[in-house]
Amino acid sequence: MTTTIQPRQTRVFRFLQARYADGVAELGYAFDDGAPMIERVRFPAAPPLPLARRAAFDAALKLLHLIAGVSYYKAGVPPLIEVADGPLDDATADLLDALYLQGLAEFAYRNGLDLRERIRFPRGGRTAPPATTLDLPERTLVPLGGGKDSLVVVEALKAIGEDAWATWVGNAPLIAACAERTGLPRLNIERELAPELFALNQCGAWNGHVPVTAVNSAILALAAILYGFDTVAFANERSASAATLEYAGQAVNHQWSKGYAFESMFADWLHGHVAADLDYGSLLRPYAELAVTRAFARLGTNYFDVFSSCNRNFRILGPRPVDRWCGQCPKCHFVFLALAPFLSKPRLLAIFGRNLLDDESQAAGFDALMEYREHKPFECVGEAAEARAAMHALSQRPEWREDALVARFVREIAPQLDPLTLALEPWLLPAGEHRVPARLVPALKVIG
Ligand SMILES: CC(=O)N[C@H]1[C@@H](OP(=O)(O)OP(=O)(O)OC[C@H]2O[C@@H](n3ccc(=O)[nH]c3=O)[C@H](O)[C@@H]2O)O[C@H](CO)[C@@H](O)[C@@H]1O[C@H](C)C(=O)N[C@@H](C)C(=O)N[C@@H](CCC(=O)O)C(=O)O
Ligand SMILES: Nc1ncnc2c1ncn2[C@@H]1O[C@H](COP(=O)(O)OP(=O)(O)OP(=O)(O)O)[C@@H](O)[C@H]1O
Repeated sequence: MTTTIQPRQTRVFRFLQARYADGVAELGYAFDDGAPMIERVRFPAAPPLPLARRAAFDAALKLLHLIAGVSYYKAGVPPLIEVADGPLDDATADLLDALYLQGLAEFAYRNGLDLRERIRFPRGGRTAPPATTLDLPERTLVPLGGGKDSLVVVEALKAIGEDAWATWVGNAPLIAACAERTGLPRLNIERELAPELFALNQCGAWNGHVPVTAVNSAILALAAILYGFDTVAFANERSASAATLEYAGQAVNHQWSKGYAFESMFADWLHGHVAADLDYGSLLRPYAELAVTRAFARLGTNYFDVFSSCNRNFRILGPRPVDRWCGQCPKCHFVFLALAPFLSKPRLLAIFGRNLLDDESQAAGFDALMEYREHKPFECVGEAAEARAAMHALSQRPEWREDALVARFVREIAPQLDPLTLALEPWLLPAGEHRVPARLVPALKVIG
């Protein structure tokens, strides 16, 4: 394509064709009459597709095409959306409208855009008959993100003897190292963004956060049909459903596609359009972040020297931290704070290589986690009340209470808080709805 296109002045975003052959899915997009941008997803050692699964595969491929388009759509956010295959049935249009609007809410807020009048997928297409059961093999794909959450899921599924495979999208060496450490069979799916997107970024495209968990979910649903798995078990905690902030009457949640609303819509769509026996859900849904860090402290010892939750490790283009934890970002702050009540102090300091809570220069970062003078950061962190409860717990422990930021909490912040809201224990209890399939429910007991 010519790089003379001005992405912010485009009129229409077009979904071109999606194709699959020999283990490679090609997803085509364009602005106006510009040249196609092709994203490629590569499935290693892809088996031939059984005839009985072909319709399911086509439906899952179509959904992946529609969902992965969010990375390209956001570059221009033009007022029109066109789909080459014609209008979508209402359930599909509802899912896509919700995903683009809510999943791009942070992007819109930070760029000062209002997408409510723009995001309208073409609807009114024929509704296909409900998907049937495909007799998919009883086994589970466990997506890994390199961090603690998915490793808790791995260990919980191992404990109940589930036939689980560690899978990940992209080429992050850190995730590959975690996957190897699980001892499970591994499936690494490659994803290659269209290079034109980076060129658009260079010439003034809109840029910002995209609901990447939705993209990974759609890739894994397609993989489940291709390789034969009846379950995809994500590791999205209860806290992910909480909004980062409210703006102009709209909730803005950095983690929207990790939340329960997306999980429910996506899982129902798969049941209705792909296969009645393909289950998608999060095994961590009943748990707050602090319950997950407690579980990781107990179940994750095998991974302490390989895992990292610091998202800077997962950049495609930008620099990555030399030693896994940058120590400066909200994820590093939160994971340090949330693990501290459950690990011995020397162990935690060995993981991070430093004591973030004894460093005055990090005060603003921890304040934001507790929503003290700042709003919660746009990152995958727990609720502010959880962060305050963790800090309060540390302030009660001799080995922590002298550290600079814990002492500052006691001095400056705690006196403004209702002590009744600072208990750690309520955060450790499972609560709320979940969609964990019956076969995996015993794994919940392993987590806590
Ligand atoms: C790793 C990371 O956090 N990347 C975000 C960052 O990207 P950056 O520009 O610093 O570098 P790259 O990651 O190399 O990306 C280069 C550009 O490519 C585009 N892009 C990338 C991946 C993709 O799926 N779609 C894309 O369009 C984009 O234009 C990049 O600039 O900042 C970007 C802008 O704010 C973010 O979009 C990048 O976020 C990645 C998509 C990403 O993988 N982020 C996850 C770590 C993440 O945020 N996970 C959430 C899940 C929330 C959810 O609802 O899904 C979380 O952990 O909370
Ligand atoms: N590259 C990826 N491939 C497949 N799944 C991924 C990838 N990155 C993240 N995920 C999945 O998305 C979900 C949310 O990611 P998240 O970063 O919260 O989890 P995590 O890396 O396991 O833990 P942590 O919160 O410590 O970072 C998890 O189920 C995770 O496994």
